[in-house]
Amino acid sequence: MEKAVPDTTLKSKDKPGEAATPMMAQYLEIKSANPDCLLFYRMGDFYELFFEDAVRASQSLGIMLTKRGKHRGEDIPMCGVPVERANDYLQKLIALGHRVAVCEQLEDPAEAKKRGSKSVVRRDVVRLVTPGTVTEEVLLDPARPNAFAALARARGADGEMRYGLACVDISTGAFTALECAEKDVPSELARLEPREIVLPESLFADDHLRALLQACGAPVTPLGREAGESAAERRLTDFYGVATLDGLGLGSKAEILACACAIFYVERTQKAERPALARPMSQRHAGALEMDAATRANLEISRTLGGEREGSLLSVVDLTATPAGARLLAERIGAPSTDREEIARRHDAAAFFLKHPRLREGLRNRLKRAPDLARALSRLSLQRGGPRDLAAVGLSLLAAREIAHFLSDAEAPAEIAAGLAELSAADVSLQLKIAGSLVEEPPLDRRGGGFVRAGVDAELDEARELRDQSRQVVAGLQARYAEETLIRQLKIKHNNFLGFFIEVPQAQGERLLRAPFENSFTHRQTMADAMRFSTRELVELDARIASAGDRALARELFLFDALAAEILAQSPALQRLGDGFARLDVFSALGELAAQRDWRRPVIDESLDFEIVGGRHPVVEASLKAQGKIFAPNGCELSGGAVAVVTGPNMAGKSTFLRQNALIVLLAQAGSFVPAEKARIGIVDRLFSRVGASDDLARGRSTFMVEMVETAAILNGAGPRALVILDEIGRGTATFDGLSIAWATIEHLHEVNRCRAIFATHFHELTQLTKKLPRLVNLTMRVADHAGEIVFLHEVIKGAADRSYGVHVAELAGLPPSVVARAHHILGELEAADRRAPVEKLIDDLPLFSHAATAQAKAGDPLREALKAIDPDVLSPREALAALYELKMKAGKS
Ligand SMILES: Nc1ncnc2c1ncn2[C@@H]1O[C@H](COP(=O)(O)OP(=O)(O)OP(=O)(O)O)[C@@H](O)[C@H]1O
Repeated sequence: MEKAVPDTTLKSKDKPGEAATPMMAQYLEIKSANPDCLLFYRMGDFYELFFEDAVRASQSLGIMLTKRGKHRGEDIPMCGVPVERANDYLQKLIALGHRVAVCEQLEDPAEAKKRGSKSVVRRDVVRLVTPGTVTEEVLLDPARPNAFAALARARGADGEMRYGLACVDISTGAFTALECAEKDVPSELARLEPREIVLPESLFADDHLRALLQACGAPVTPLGREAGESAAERRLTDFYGVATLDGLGLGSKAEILACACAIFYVERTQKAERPALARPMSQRHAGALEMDAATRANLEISRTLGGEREGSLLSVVDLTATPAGARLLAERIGAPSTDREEIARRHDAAAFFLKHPRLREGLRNRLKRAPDLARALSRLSLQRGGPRDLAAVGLSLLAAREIAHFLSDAEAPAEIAAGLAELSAADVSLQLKIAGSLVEEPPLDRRGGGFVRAGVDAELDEARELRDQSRQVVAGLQARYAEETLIRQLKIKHNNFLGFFIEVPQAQGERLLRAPFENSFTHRQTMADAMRFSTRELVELDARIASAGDRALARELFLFDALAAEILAQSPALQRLGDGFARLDVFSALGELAAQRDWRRPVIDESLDFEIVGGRHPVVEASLKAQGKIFAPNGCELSGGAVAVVTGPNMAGKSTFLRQNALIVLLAQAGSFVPAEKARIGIVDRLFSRVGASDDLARGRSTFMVEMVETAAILNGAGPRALVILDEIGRGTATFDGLSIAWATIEHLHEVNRCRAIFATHFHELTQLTKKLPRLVNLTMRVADHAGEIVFLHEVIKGAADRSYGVHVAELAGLPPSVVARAHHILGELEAADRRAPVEKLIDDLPLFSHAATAQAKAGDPLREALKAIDPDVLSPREALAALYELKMKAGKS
């Protein structure tokens, strides 16, 4: 990402301050405390960057690199960004994975001067801006959480190493924690999709772990020793102001360490400000369907394999009306429930909104007008909020009341009633106060003032009146001076340097330097075509206006803080209100989805069945529809742990069929209706989805080795409640290797895992396995052959494909006719040879995958076990001899 840059970093022998100007000494000291960040060093209206930071930032931002003074005899590279536009630049830098330390001036330059003419303005870093901790609206994607994850490691009660994973979204205050084994860390991270991962230095030093984390795609940052274990508990109790950790409900040491590490990072990045973080919620018993990182990627849930949101499952099923609703829906689809009752309650809620279109529409229209409460609250708690955030709270309270009233007569099911109860608790007096205090359309930034309504505060009104009256006086003065001097073009203007001044064209200006004007008009500046003057009256007026303006602004900022404090005192209730909005949004959006697309309510039970009638792939269907084409629905029956082997030509729709069944499970258990005429699903607790290596290779993502590692994870991990989708596993190697692996995999799924599975393959030989495996079914894609013209009907039927049509697809793809003809010929020869020595015969000859052998493999070899149990360091010579005899005896038996 970064190009090589000249080595202008601080050398260790560069003691801060050595042979540097006082300002550079200050810079070097602050920079050495923040070596891993680009330092935005405030100088007046600019943030300046120096040395290597300047080189990197100028490259990343495409801004000019200049120089300022010398350090150790060399020019100091410098670039700068205007404070007003800092957010735009920050956005770019964050997107590129940079971290930025924002260093502000902490006093007025005039104050510094009082300490002596050489003193430097006091400065310090007030905040670190990093990808996982931003809160500003322009830096955030409204529909996605913006979280960072903190990882820690501790030995569990059973002596095994366990990992704690804490996830904090400062922009909404959400905080969750969980404990897992190392092997599950990547899948949990894939679910959480953090923008950044932090961990103690000791873990960062573990090469294996670091590689595992870096594969997740988010930047990984080690934290200093202070983030370590020693102060973990105190850090948490201090942050939440509680005496002990008991009330926080964090179960394990690993979770506690991870949460403490997260708090450390929050404090480190936010400095003096304290965000309103919810208490960490342990997800131990959350009961979510497990999916590993490869499955998530493969099912293209939140992003396509190419990394785009467009074309992902979420992009076609997200009809939510608010950003908070979009975030909650993404969370639910990313972690569907395995609790039958909870799923049923969610379906009840979606069904209610499907049945009542008027209520659904009315609610959605009102939600669309409600602002993003969680993010506004978070900015206010970090002192980063503006007048619009105050207004957002007021509008949210108003919307809550309106919605509660609108739905008050409806006989809503439990989940909706719970959301409504949160909304009806909205504080009317706070809402009225906010609405009464702010102007109709308040500005984004509070620093310019102008957001408090007239009539709210007598002191503010008075200061404003003085300021505004004086402005009228300025207008009067301008008219008078113009008349007195007979200069029609005379104007009174204002800038930060001169304050108010009189400007006249150059030619006329000369006159003001002479009698009778030279005593009353004082010359200030000569420009290319104008001259500037002031008068005593104007200077006095300037001071009066400035002080009235300052007083008005100070008073407004005071009122802002008072209102913000009043709001923050209610933040737990307001956060619940935000949750209520998000839940109602998700339910009504799911109702809308079911209505728009004719989706049906699935039946979820405790069986091991799987029965889909007329199922569709939501994304492929949507894209076909956009082209005016129709999706051919397909059913799927895997009840009682059946394994379906799907054969059929390329491009006939196998992959689509496989994935649509996985997506239907995912949607159903997330609480949505599904794209099918009918669906009955015995709860799935783990979902696996894999594509053979060569498909992925095209995208440069995978190798055969990765495919095998992933297949191993499935065969070792899938229990009876799992659903396994395997798309052409084994095709990334030589035919016989691939066939053998595919064959053994199917047998293992059927005999050992005994889970529901769909296996698409090009190895037609495998369809013969039904002879031996009773729960195996063969499915194929129907192909119509109209007088030599082959048409793929995309219809899944029982049976095996009689041929693969690969050569036909090659012809469609435009291979030269001579190559196609030659391929037909070779195919004929090969098929004839195969008839002489068919692989199918092997199916009859080879014994079935032995369950007993698996059991033995799992139990291990007794000789090896006995050997492992011996500790030679503690054996006497006699005991050693006895052990040797025993081993010999065991060897004789096995
Ligand atoms: N049920 C369906 N109804 C209509 N069109 C479909 C259906 N399923 C798939 N298609 C169309 O066929 C195209 C190919 O589908 P898919 O990628 O699933 O085929 P495949 O058999 O897995 O091919 P390959 O073996 O080459 O990967 C899709 O992009 C889609 O346009």
